[in-house]
Amino acid sequence: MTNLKIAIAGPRGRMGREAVLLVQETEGYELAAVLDHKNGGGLLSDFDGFAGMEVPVYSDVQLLMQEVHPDVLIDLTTPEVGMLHTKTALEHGVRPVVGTTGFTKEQLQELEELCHDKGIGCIIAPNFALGAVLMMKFSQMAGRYFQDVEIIELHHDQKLDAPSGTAVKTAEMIAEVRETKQQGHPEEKETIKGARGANYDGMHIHSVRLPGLIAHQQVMFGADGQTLTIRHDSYNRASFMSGVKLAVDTVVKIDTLVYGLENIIE
Ligand SMILES: NC(=O)C1=CN([C@@H]2O[C@H](COP(=O)(O)OP(=O)(O)OC[C@H]3O[C@@H](n4cnc5c(N)ncnc54)[C@H](OP(=O)(O)O)[C@@H]3O)[C@@H](O)[C@H]2O)C=CC1
Ligand SMILES: O=C(O)C1=N[C@H](C(=O)O)C[C@H](O)C1
Repeated sequence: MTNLKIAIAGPRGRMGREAVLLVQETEGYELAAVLDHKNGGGLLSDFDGFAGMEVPVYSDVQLLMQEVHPDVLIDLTTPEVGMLHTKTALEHGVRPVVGTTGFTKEQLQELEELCHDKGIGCIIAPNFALGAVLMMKFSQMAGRYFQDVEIIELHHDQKLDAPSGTAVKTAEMIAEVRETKQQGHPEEKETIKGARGANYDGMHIHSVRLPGLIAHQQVMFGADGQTLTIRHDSYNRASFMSGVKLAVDTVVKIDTLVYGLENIIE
């Protein structure tokens, strides 16, 4: 059997480095190229922490797709360029696995249509940690019974997007089953702007950013005389890698866009 040729966008990033290790260590995977906007032309081994990795580095996504034509592109960059990378991959018949967060509903729709036109799969996972996926599913279950919910996501202070992709996905999943309600007192007023967080369909989302944190989320439900708290913690970025592997193994077998690992873990 031939190896699965994989390219990684953002290899020097916090997640990208873990993904490089995953691909290097997985039997049947081959790291065919990496995409690095600052360092096209050399080899991955030129950078700190990648000794012995003689993998070509591209700075141009088009060129990478044309010359390498990998089976899968794993994108772990930023929402601005992640969209361009994902679209370019699909246009070249390359299947994207996207961990990058911050895509809009319209962008997801556009990618879904592109997958349909090309007849190939793409997986966009706001959170690859299987425990986090379960936390979202359990929260959705609870949302059937509790209308009042506050989502508190906590991340390291280098994170660019707020709220996190996980918090947005959690709110979307709860909204699918929860009867819409504007929470809190109808005459509630913020004396400091932002005190009640972001509002999604009447639910509130609070984003905490602190050095020392990695990725954490707590979903709190309240009803008369009781609260229910569902919490997940990622203490390192290796926690995301089994989900990345599941997504890579799955994306080569599907021909549609999948948004969220909860759609493939059953
Ligand atoms: N789905 C999941 O489970 C998870 C998703 N994430 C998401 O993954 C993404 C990356 O996170 P993280 O690794 O922490 O972030 P980092 O900032 O550590 O890494 C991002 C990488 O993208 C690179 N990059 C920036 N701009 C470009 C560009 N124009 N073209 C190509 N590469 C570029 C950066 O390079 P440089 O620094 O040189 O600019 C950097 O190497 C984020 O969107 C984050 O929310 C994170 C953790 C888990
Ligand atoms: O930037 C991060 O670190 C993370 N981003 C993802 C998100 O926005 O939900 C996943 C995880 O929470 C870590």
